[in-house]
Order: sequence, then structure tokens, then C-alpha cells
Amino acid sequence: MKKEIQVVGAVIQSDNLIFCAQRGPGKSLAELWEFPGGKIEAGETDREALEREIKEELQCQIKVLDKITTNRYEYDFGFVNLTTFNCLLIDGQPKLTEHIDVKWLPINQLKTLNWAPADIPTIDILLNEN
Ligand SMILES: Nc1nc2c([nH]c(=O)n2[C@H]2C[C@H](O)[C@@H](COP(=O)(O)OP(=O)(O)OP(=O)(O)O)O2)c(=O)[nH]1
Repeated sequence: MKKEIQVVGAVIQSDNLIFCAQRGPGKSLAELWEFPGGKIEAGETDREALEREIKEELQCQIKVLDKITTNRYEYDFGFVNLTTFNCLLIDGQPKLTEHIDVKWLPINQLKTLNWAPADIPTIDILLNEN
């Protein structure tokens, strides 16, 4: 049986631009673009996990707003259950620590990047809302 992996991702919007992050080499889904975030740990809510991951990865603080969607996607290494949230930056600017590149893009240009496939439904919702 493949494992179920619970993941949260932050859709950080500022001045009508969305923060996009490119995964590094040598890990799963290497070099694909994603919303920053990561795996939920035992005892955490999804929102707590997201705030923690953003502090760790981007060294800034976000406010987690409304949930966008949950999507389950089957990769070779397991099923990722990705839940995304609209978020606002409330302290600091995102710093690149483990990602290899970042971009701020308007919603209508998000599909110019090569996204992790679990992220596509979130992007489609953003496109349909705008
Ligand atoms: N953070 C994040 N992960 C995503 C997204 N879309 C997507 O399929 N994933 C996958 C990639 C990873 O397999 C998992 C998130 O775990 P993680 O961010 O802690 O991954 P990691 O690279 O530290 O660890 P690993 O998967 O290499 O073991 O979910 C996304 O938008 N954001």
C-alpha cells in the first residue's frame, strides 16, 4: 500500500502577485514549482503546520486565511493530499533557503511554470476566480 502524505501549501498573495517556489535537486519532484509549505506533523493543525513551515523555509511570518482546496494526487512515492490556503505576509519578506528559485507572478502567468501536478487544481481555482 502506498503511504498517504498530508501536505499544506501557502498561496501568498501580495500586490496581486503570487509567490511561487522551485524545489531543489536531489529530492522528490526535483525542480518542479510549488507553493511553499510541507508535511503536517503529528499533533499539528493544518494551519499551524503551514505557519511553522513558512517560518522554517522562508524565514518570514504569514497569516493563514481561507482554505482554497484539497487535492489528492498519486505519485510513485505515495499519495499527496495537498491542502492550499490563501495567505498574507505579515512580517518580513520570504528568504530563499531551500528552494532554488522564486518568482512573484500574476495569476494569469502561473501556468508558464512547470508545477508539481498536485498543485494544478489550486491554480485552476485561482484562474477561475479572477
Ligand atoms: N510543500 C509543497 N509540497 C508539495 C506541493 N505539491 C506537491 O506535490 N508537494 C509534495 C512534495 C513532497 O513530496 C511533499 C511535501 O513534503 P515536503 O515539502 O516536506 O518535502 P521535502 O522535499 O522536504 O521531502 P521529500 O518529499 O523529499 O521527502 O508534497 C506544494 O505545493 N508544496
